[in-house]
Parts: sequence; C-alpha cells; structure tokens
Amino acid sequence: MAICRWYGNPDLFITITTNPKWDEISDHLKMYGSDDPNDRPDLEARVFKMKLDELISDFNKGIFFPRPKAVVYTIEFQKRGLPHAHILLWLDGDFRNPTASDIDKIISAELPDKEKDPEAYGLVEQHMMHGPCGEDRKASPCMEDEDVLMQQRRLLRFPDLQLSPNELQQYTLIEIECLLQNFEKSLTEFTVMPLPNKAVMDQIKHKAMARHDQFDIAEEAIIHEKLFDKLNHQQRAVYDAVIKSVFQKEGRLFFLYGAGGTGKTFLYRAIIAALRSSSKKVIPVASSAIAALLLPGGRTAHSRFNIPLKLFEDTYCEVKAGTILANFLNESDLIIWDEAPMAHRHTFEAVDRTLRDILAVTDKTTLTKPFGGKTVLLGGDFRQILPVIPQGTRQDTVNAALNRSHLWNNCEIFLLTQNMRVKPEEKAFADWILEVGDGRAAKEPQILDDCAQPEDQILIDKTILLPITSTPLETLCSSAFPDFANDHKDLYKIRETAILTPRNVTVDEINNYLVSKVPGEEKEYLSADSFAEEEQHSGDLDMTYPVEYLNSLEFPGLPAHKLRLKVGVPVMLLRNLNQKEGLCNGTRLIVTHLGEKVIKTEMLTSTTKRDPILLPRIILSPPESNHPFTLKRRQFPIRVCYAMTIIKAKDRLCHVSLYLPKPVFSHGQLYVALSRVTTPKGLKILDLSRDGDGSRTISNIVYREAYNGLPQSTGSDDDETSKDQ
Ligand SMILES: Nc1ncnc2c1ncn2[C@@H]1O[C@H](COP(=O)(O)OP(=O)(O)OP(=O)(O)O)[C@@H](O)[C@H]1O
Repeated sequence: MAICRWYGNPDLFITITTNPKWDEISDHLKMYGSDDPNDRPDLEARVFKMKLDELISDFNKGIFFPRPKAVVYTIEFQKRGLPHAHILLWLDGDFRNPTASDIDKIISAELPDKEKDPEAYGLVEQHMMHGPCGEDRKASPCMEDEDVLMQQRRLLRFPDLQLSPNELQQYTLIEIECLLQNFEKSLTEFTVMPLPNKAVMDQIKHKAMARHDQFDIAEEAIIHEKLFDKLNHQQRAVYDAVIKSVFQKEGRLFFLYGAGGTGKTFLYRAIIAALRSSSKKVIPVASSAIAALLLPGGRTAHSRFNIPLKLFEDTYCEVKAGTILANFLNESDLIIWDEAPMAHRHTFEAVDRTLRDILAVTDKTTLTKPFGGKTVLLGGDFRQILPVIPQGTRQDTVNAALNRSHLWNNCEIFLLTQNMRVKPEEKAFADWILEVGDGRAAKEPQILDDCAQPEDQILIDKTILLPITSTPLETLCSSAFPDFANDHKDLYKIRETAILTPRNVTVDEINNYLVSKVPGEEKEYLSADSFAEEEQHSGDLDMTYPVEYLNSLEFPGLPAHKLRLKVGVPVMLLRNLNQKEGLCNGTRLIVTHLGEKVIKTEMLTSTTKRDPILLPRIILSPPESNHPFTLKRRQFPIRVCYAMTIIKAKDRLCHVSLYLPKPVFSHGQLYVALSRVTTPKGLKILDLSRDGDGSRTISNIVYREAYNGLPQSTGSDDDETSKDQ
C-alpha cells in the first residue's frame, strides 16, 4: 500500500511459473541422471530464479514495454512445490486509460503465425493448446476441473458453444442440486439460493427418489433367506402379521415393543428384505439418525416425511399432493419406524394426517384410515427416554408419548422378550436392567414402604459403586481410563469407553479436565455469533444483547462458543452432515489434525480402514429457545465426547462410568445408561448425591403411567409369542 500511495495503482500484473520442461532443466537431468524434474526442486528453483532475474532485467531495459518506474514481486511455491512469481509493474508514462491497441501490444491471445514465428507457435501448441478430452480422453487434466461451460460443450459436442449468464446459472444450479441430492439435501433448504427451473428440479428429485428405491431383488432374496430361517417364534409372529397386512392390503398398524437386544432390527431387516425381494416398497425410518443407519436405506423420520421442526396438534408434513415425495409415499407398501417412543406423538399424527390427505386424492376412503391405510410398523422401548419437552413437566412428557395419541387405539402390540444379544452368564444382569426400566428393581428393605413413586431408591451392587472422595473428577476419570497416559492413544479403549452423566454442564467439566491431560498443543476455536437474518436490522437487539452475551449462551445440541481441542481427542458430531457416509448427529470421530479453516478427523466407530473426514465450520441455530431472537452460531458442529449426556449415548460399550453429581431427573435415564453395557464388570457409578452416607442405593425415575396400555414385560427368557391387542 505504501508503494501504491507513492506511485499510484500498478499498470500490469504478470505471473511467471516454473516449467519443469524448460530446456535448462531437462538438459541438466539428461546429463546428470534422474527422470523426473520434480525430484530436483533445487534445480527447478535455481533455473526459475535465473529466468526471473533476466525477465526483470528485460523489463528494466524497456524491451517489451516502456521502462517501469517501479517493480515489485513475490515468489510463492505452488501445491506441487513449483515456484512462481507475481509481479507488479508501474510503467513510465500515463497508462491509466489504455486503448484496445495499447493492450494488444502487451497481451496477445492469438495463435502465432506458424510460418513467421515457428518457435512461438511451437510453444503455444505445446503448452497452451487444449488437446482432445471428454469420453475419448478421460485422463485429460481438464476433465478433473471441468467447469459448467466446458461440460456442456463436451456433452453437446459443440466446442464453440456459448451460454448466456442466465443459462450458465441454470446449468450451475442443476449441478449443485445434483451434488446436494447425493447427500439427501436440496437447494430448497437454502432460502437465499436461487432455484433451477421447476421442471428440471422435479426431474432431479425424481431420479434421486428412484435411486433410493433401487434394490437388487436377487440380493434381497439371499438376505431374506439368511434372516428368515433364524427368526425366533416371537419375531416370526410379527413377521407373518406384517407381511400378510402388506400383501393383503389390510393397512394395519403395529407396535413392536422390545428392550435393546431383543432382535427388533434383525426383524426389520428380515421384513424389508422379504418385501424388497418381491418388488414391494418399504420406507424404513428412525427417530434418530444413528438408529436410521442400522436400517437398510434408512433415513430419519423428519427428513423422509419433511416433518416440520415445530409441531402442534394439527400440523401437517411439508408434502404437497402431486409432488414427487407425495407420489413416493403413495407408492410405498410399508413404513417401518424404529425408536418410535422417543418421538413426540405429534410427529406420528402429522405423518398420519398427511398420508390420509395425499392418498385421498385417488381414494376418499383413506381419510378415515390410520396412515391412510398404509401398513405401518412402529417399534421401540418405552423404558427408554421419552420425548424431550424443554422445561416440560412429568405430565407434559407422558402426554407427548406415542401411547397417548389417538392412533394408539388402532395399534396391535407385539412384545419381544427374548434377548438375543446377551450370553448366558450376562442374563441375570440383563434381567436386572429390565427391572430397573420397569421400576421393579429391588429397593433397600427399610425404605421399601415409604419409597414408592416417583423417585425410587434402588439397590446397587457395591462392586459397581465408586467411593466418594474429595476429588470426584479424578476418581471418575481414573475408573474410566485407569492409565490415561496410554489410554488416550488407544482408539479401541476410547471407542469402548464413555463417561455418562445427566446434564450438559457436567459433561463440559469432565471433558475439559480430560482434554487438559492429553499431551500436545491445545487449539481454541471461537464461534462467530449473530442474530438470524430477519432480526439483524433491529438495532434494539444489538443494544440489549451484546455479542459477549450471545457467546455466553449454551444450548443442548449446539457447539460451545469456545471449542478447545487437541489432536487425538474424540468428538461427537452435532448435525447430520452425510447420513449415507454415517456422518450424522451422534457419530463419534477422532481429531487427527487441527487446521485454521477445517478440522481433520476419522471415524471412531469404524473398525475398518478410516478415511479422513474434513469438518468445516457451519451455521447452527438452536431449534427452540426462550430468547426473543434466534441465535446463529458459526462453529465446527462438534463437542468433545470422552463424556456425554445419557441421551446422547447410542453405542453399546465395554465400559461405562456413570457420574451423578445430582440424581437422574427424567424417566428412563438410569435404564438407558445401564443398558449401554452388557456386564456388571463394565459398569461403575459415582453417585455424589449419596453424600458418603454408606448407602447402596441410587435414584431411579420411572413414569409408570407412561406404560399404560402396554403389556407387562417379563424376564428376558420367554420364548413364546406375546401379542396384545
Ligand atoms: N433371530 C435371531 N437369530 C440370530 N441372531 C439374532 C436374532 N435376532 C437378533 N439377533 C442378533 O441379536 C443381536 C441384537 O439384535 P438387534 O440388534 O436386532 O436387537 P434390537 O432389539 O434392535 O436392539 P437395540 O434396540 O439395542 O438396537 C444382534 O447381534 C442380532 O444379529
């Protein structure tokens, strides 16, 4: 800037790049060995500097254009290490308003005359002319970074094709939409983006839907054969009822009630394979993205049915009759919905209402049938955490559950009780966990009478309880990671271990403590916080809520303003980035590199080869808040996950340390935390609320009224068909 202030704006900007084929380099290599000039960066750099010096000296002599008043250049090294220089020239004289012929004297974009200047012609032909590409030569460098215009020229076999700005925009938007569809996203989700022509957009969506529905019938038949033979009696009863309902178009509604490990997913897979191998269409969804990953072709219910985030008694899904999604739903034969008890009853009611509406276009009788007469199989475990209602009361939670919906009256309930996961020696522990979930676990005899609902004090084996010390974090962390100096490098140990706790504040405290113990440099990433677009112009908000206040806000499911990370630290994704690749809300990753703009990670849960996953900063907003504004936080969508809240624990683990600075506060929390492990050896509980009084009990909350209308489950050994209507 100082130079510009003195000389004014520069007149020419020139770049010179090293060419590894320069004669000086190839002659030298021929004489002294080595085939590849890139093996000799020293040689490339020297020849480049000599040529650059010569060029600058030619400029100064005024050989090409008037002598410059000033010359400035910087040398940079490109991706592959080749040096290049950016040169600024201030020419003597007034070049501020050059004519076309002035420019022609300096820049020539024409092929030199082959006869008059064969050397220049040869150089342009060799280095600057575009050879054959496209299907004929896919290795052509241009194929790698082909732009939209080049692509259209190739596809239309019309090398001189020109596109108007509007056409160019259309083709570019189509290209972006196709890329987004690969990740189950669409331009329609980005309100600021223009959309391509509607007909083209529909066609792209149609293709994406068709891709979603393409299955290899022979392969599905093989999968079905393998699974079907293994179904136990309980699973077989459900299988028969669902298949019959689909083939005979009975449109029944089922609920499959089973604890973890009773073979719900196994059964879904058998049913899906049976139907797909008979060319029937199944829509498998789950309430959470992690559970959806376990279903072949599974999606979250929200994304598959376009369920709005804010739900009321009369909400419809965002699906209009006659659209591609509507047709897709119309043509489906079965909907499977896993983890149903976790979702608010309004989500099922919204899907039910929407399906009735869509299907009524062709058949009015569907208006009176649940889910418009489609066969629907809901499944899950009511002992687990029920729908989360922010600041909701116990009554709100119970009222939000699926079995309080009017749809429940139409549900045929099947019970799976045989735990297919536990080994015989683990059966007693699995039964005890079920008792905890049902609210039947043993209590201390002396408080048996006066401690009924809501908070039961249940008896815990003393080998599971950790002692209360003056340094609880240390006690807790050394129970989870007894040798942290080595454990932090052991990916298996990190994958199989988690510290669970009911509240987010405690999670941060534990994670900060453990991150501080990981050797290496810590990097701090700060978020950029602002108000949502529509609120940005309100000066009042800025005055009342300064940015420091926005930074201090913490929301569940949103990354912190200050993210402190080190290489080797496990993190959890907080958003669904790419469900197909398993990158969804709850996926655990390990940090391998901390860049300025991206964080490099690898999948922690994968046991196979790990590909690097680059995480960018994205803009996130809390789905709900009590503030009169919507916060927009630009941050990496992750949280450290040595410790996590109980609701976030989705994987089955070898070791769980449950930390209870305060007792659990909601239905199913203790049951979910305990059921993450299969053996008592893998479980430790540090319950500070016991206050060191020597008691062996901890609080368990079971909303028994949430079990209304459900069959009583028994131990995990029954092998008989249980069906309740
Ligand atoms: N009939 C069966 N024959 C053999 N293995 C089975 C059968 N049913 C289930 N399994 C196996 O038992 C284990 C638990 O089954 P599955 O994952 O389907 O249970 P789940 O009820 O879906 O559990 P969760 O709710 O924890 O996901 C799996 O390893 C599964 O392959």
